[in-house]
Amino acid sequence: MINIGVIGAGAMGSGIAQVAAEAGYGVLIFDVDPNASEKALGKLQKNWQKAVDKEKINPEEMQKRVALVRVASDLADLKDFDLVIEAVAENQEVKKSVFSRLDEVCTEKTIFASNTSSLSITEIGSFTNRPDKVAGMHFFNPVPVMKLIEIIKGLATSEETIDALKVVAAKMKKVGVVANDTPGFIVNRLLVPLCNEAIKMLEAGVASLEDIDTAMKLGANWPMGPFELSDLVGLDVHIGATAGLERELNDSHYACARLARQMYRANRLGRKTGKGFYDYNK
Ligand SMILES: NC(=O)c1ccc[n+]([C@@H]2O[C@H](COP(=O)([O-])OP(=O)(O)OC[C@H]3O[C@@H](n4cnc5c(N)ncnc54)[C@H](O)[C@@H]3O)[C@@H](O)[C@H]2O)c1
Repeated sequence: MINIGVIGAGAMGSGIAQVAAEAGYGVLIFDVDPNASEKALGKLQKNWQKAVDKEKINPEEMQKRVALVRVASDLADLKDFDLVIEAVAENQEVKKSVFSRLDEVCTEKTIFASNTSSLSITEIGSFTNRPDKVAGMHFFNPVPVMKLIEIIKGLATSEETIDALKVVAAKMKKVGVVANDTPGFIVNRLLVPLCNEAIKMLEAGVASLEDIDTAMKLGANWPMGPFELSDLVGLDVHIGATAGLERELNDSHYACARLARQMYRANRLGRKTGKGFYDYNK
């Protein structure tokens, strides 16, 4: 595998493009918004310049990386690519339009991966005529820092596709874990209910939020407590994630804590609105 297309140049797409170039792949970025692609290129150069300034890489290595990344003006530019990783908005209709067009323009060999956090990989595969070559590649934010990639196997995904993505993950110096196409995959299936349970414990008066956070940091070695994490992720995302688990697993045990819905109504979403469980305006 020598080249990777990245669709969507936002928070995740730009990070994926960065680690792909650092692994030595030729990278083509496509975004419906050309400004987003240019912004992503600028961000990559800035990150690599910082690495040069800190003497982590030499200027030649930076130039090599910069030369590997280009911007595509049309999805058809990805025709002969080995792998295309999609990181557009978390909306199945948008993903459907991207994958059906990719399926038309790409040669048979191209593998498609989606960075979706919650949508069905099996369904994404059904938007194409190559469901065996469609899988999930779930990166974590910020991509250059986080070591994990969840590789998601849809109902029709072949072992060859999973094996090829494991190789890509390793070349990106990440650790790939494989999960079947199930709600929340591995990390969010565990983390979302844990944070939800912490909110329910607060509602029930078990302990203060500060003490629950401290307990998980010092007792379970979490780098941040469940309330700090919920504020970072955002209560809007938490509500969507619990609703997805409840619906797909058909189990009311996953239902969102009432307090989280109340906070959403008050626009206390966490860091993004300045106030969540903690106040960030102080
Ligand atoms: N942000 C996270 O923490 C995170 C973590 C893991 C996975 N994800 C998933 O990654 C994906 C992208 O998330 P993000 O946070 O980078 O979003 P973002 O909003 O930062 O970026 C999305 C980009 O996609 C572009 N786009 C929209 N429709 C497009 C189309 N039809 N063709 C090409 N480009 C299009 C937008 O212009 C935008 O630049 C989502 O599926 C999300 O669930 C996000």
